[in-house]
Amino acid sequence: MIEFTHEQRLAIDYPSSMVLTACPGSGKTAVIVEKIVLDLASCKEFQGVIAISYTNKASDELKRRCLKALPDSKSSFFGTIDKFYLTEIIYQFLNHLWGGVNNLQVVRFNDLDSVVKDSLSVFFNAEYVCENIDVFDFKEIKNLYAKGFLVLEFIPLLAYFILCKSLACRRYISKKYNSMYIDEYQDAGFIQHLIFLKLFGFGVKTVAVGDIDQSIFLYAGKSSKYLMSLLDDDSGFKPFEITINHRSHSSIVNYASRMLSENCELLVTDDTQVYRTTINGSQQEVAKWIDDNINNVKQTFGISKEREIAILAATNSSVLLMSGLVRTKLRAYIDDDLSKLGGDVSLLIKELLSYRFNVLVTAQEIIDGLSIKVVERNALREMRNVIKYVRKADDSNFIPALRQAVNLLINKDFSAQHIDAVNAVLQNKMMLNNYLPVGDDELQLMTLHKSKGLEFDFVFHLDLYDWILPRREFIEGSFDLVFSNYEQCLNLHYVGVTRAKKAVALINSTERLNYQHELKRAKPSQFLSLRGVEGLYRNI
Ligand SMILES: Nc1ncnc2c1ncn2[C@@H]1O[C@H](COP(=O)(O)OP(=O)(O)OP(=O)(O)O)[C@@H](O)[C@H]1O
Repeated sequence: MIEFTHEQRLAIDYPSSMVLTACPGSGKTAVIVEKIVLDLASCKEFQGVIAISYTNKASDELKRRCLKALPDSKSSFFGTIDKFYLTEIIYQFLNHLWGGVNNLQVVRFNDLDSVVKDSLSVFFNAEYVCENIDVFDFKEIKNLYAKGFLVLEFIPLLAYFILCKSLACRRYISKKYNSMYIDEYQDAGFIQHLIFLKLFGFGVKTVAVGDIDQSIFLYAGKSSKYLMSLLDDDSGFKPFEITINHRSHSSIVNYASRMLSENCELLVTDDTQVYRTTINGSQQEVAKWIDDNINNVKQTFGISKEREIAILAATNSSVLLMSGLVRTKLRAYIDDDLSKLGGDVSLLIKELLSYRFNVLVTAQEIIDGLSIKVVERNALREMRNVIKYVRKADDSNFIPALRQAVNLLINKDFSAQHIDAVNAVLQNKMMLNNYLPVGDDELQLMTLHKSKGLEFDFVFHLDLYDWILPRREFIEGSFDLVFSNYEQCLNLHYVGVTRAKKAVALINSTERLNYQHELKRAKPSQFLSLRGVEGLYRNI
């Protein structure tokens, strides 16, 4: 049981719309859970909260923690923003505006033919379209809808359009939900921000939670400027801040803070648990060094399970490389095409894959995650049976079993891309790992991006090389240092360092294999010579 700090208590007890900025490990999840539990106490059975997380994994964790504190989450929505757009707005209300369509499919813009693409190009300028939402009739998107297609890239825009045009939708949301929480607001997109403000405008209590210094998805069109705008004096959102990192050793907190702010005050600490080493050789020798030191790390830091130790790398190709080099048993993760495909069919397939490969996932959890609440007993039994068959089916019947479940649960069909993506997952151990339960004896190897929101006793932070972290741009004929996005890279490094609870090792080497497996001379990352961190680490 956590004893909340004063600053956590203030954030928990505030009853209206607010913005909470939270440093890594400051217990924001604990604060959100406590606030949701309080909100649910005053909800009727048909009401609930909207809780938006950045990933399905984070959402499952939030839901699990809420249900632990209060067994009935009433009619709450837990999920990603994309799932919210689809299940709570588009599938419920687009038919009110444009009439019903059978077998609606989500397609990608790039898979459309070029004439259709041209007619849709204006919708990529979301800011312009939203500013002029009253004059846009979305005719081109409507034509595709009439043929049974939704374009993946325009789902957020379409959700916003519906929210603006459909009184029924606005009534439904404001009657059903008494509050909306959005976590990781520093990575909010433009439309997400508009929808958040819109709900605030029609009286839903809205709570944004984030950390500007952990903004790492600028490349995907996300930006911390929306979080910053909520912090403006006249935003209407009361600001709160939780500042104590309860996760990491104080020397790690000091190192991380000084990375961002050269002169910030330091916590009192009698020990240094940030280590640095430069390995002679390339990633091959780095891998060997990790293998040689695992037992030492376990003993020194009292770690009993390898799963509490992470190896964090800058890119998917570095994860692939290290997975072939480290000899200690490990679990390596890379993104699969289902994540890239998006849409509700992909989301459900991902849940069904977890169900097939992880006995801890239950059929009821999948049913609870559906947007339509089923209460009729025979229908429920039928749903449970098709889901259970996804686990029982032998390999040759697995894809038909998945397809049958998707058909019955959300009345949708697979596309060829879904089948390709599932086959790729089944054939690629690292993609499949996203769905398998983790063994206690496995080190965790993943990208820094993927480590967001996770915590480990010990972190090996790799790829601290010039050119890689921070990423640099090659300019023909010039030796000037030009960084692609210095701040985002620094945030990524910050996320990596702050995943560690007990200690972190920052590693570089004198050579490196690049993504084409060519051996290059390697210089240390510019982040290793930040002035603020001098004296805050130990060389080993
Ligand atoms: N008041 C507190 N006292 C002691 N421990 C706390 C307190 N609040 C939170 N913690 C612990 O600190 C750790 C981090 O909390 P939590 O996972 O909620 O952090 P977070 O802010 O969501 O982290 P991040 O943003 O870095 O992912 C957890 O182990 C949690 O139990």
